[in-house]
Amino acid sequence: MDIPADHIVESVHRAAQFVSCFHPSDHVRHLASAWRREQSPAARAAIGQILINSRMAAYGRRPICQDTGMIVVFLRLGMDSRIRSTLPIEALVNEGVRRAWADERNPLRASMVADALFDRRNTRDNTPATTHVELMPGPGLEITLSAKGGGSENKARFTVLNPAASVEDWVVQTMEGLGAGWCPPGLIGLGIGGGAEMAMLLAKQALNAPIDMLDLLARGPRDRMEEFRINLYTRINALGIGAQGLGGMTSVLDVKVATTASHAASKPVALMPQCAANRHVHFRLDGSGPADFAPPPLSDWPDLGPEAAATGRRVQIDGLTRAQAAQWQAGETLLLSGRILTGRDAAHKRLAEMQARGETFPVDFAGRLIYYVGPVDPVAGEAVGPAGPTTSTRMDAFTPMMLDTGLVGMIGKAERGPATVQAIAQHGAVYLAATGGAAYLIARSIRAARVVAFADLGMEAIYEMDVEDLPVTVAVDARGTAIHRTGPAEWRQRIGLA
Ligand SMILES: O=C(O)C[C@H](O)C(=O)O
Repeated sequence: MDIPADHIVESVHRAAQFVSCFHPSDHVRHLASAWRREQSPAARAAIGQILINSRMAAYGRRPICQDTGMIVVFLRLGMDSRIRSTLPIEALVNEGVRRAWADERNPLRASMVADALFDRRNTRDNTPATTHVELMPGPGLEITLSAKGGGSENKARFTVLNPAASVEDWVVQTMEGLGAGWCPPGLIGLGIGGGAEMAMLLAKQALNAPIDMLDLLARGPRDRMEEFRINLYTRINALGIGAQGLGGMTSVLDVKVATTASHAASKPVALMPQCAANRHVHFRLDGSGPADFAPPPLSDWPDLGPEAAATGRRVQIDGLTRAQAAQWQAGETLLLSGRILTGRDAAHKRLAEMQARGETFPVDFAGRLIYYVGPVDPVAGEAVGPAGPTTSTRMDAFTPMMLDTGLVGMIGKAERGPATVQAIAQHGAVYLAATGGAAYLIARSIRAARVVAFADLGMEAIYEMDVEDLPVTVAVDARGTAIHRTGPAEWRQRIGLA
């Protein structure tokens, strides 16, 4: 059985487009159950936003998350089949990615930079993908495609334990120190065994397995592996990290595990988090044509009712002063209206280089809020495409420089380091958290967006955005109270007492 090259290219295009808009239904089911059970108001509100966002993305056929991901493709080629192509298989996959990213009906965000070490220049078409090929007996080509967000990929961890050491303990300890940059609630994939590279690969593959923790919990474990997964699920959730690290009952929806043999001297363990934007699809090509993907019915998404709508104190941010922002309390929800600036990794790095050369910044940050975001380009009718927050922790090193400009505050996701929290308090500034994984919903609050500096950085340029009722939580207030510290501590204790 021959498989024409274009079947692969077109299937990758369609699959990448499909996963950008549709959460797998097992993910939605587990998320909805977590929302129903959640008793932490902040975490419940965040899960509610992620669920509403998910439904809106499916309905609007727009990306679930502004980080439309790094494409990872696992191909299993039947040894009775032949791929009719003069190009390497990686080139076919990359061409599919290029087509997906250039699709005008739903443009995606180009997030890949080449090379990673020096130039870090955006490739503008999201290539290259990561392609893994295996051979299997029989005919056909099995493909699993996932779009992996950078924030969760950054939290991949690896160790080689002594053979007698407890994997469970290592995973729980690692999760405790992982922070919220991976956008919980999500999944944890574990790869155990092999050498270093095999363990990592297994962990990533494990994330593509169906989510079935609710079924396991309902019927009880049937074997040692199910018992191991339930123990980990229970112990990780008992840490109280909660949605977005705000403190709550669900940090992981499931723990997926893949194992293989290992050397007698070692027990390699790879831990791979999957963020709230869990995106993957599996399909098979048999030479009869490119794969087709049927959108799931909208009835897959629960109706959360008016309870899930963001409420909070309305705040006008034009002309904002630090004295006004100092009135905001950690944990409070605000609905921001007015003009914000944006900037993320590359823009901050460039600003730091300008400062080192004694140059004036192209934008005045005094009295402003900066939003750490790299949005998706808009389609007709949108001011901006999906535009959720990126991980603020990466901007910590630049924060003293930014606070010295007179900046009032920052908007992003996940915790800030202790030195940054201290710097925020010393300046009487604030840090506000938006919900990671609610990018399309957040974009509905953005009425206009224009690039004001560093246009060559693409999605990493500095924009000015007009926002109306942008929902944020005060994550570090002007006194240095940090909810990413207090929230998990409180919920860990509550869960422990339950
Ligand atoms: O790149 C982004 O927009 C987000 C990133 O995936 C992150 O979670 O920090």
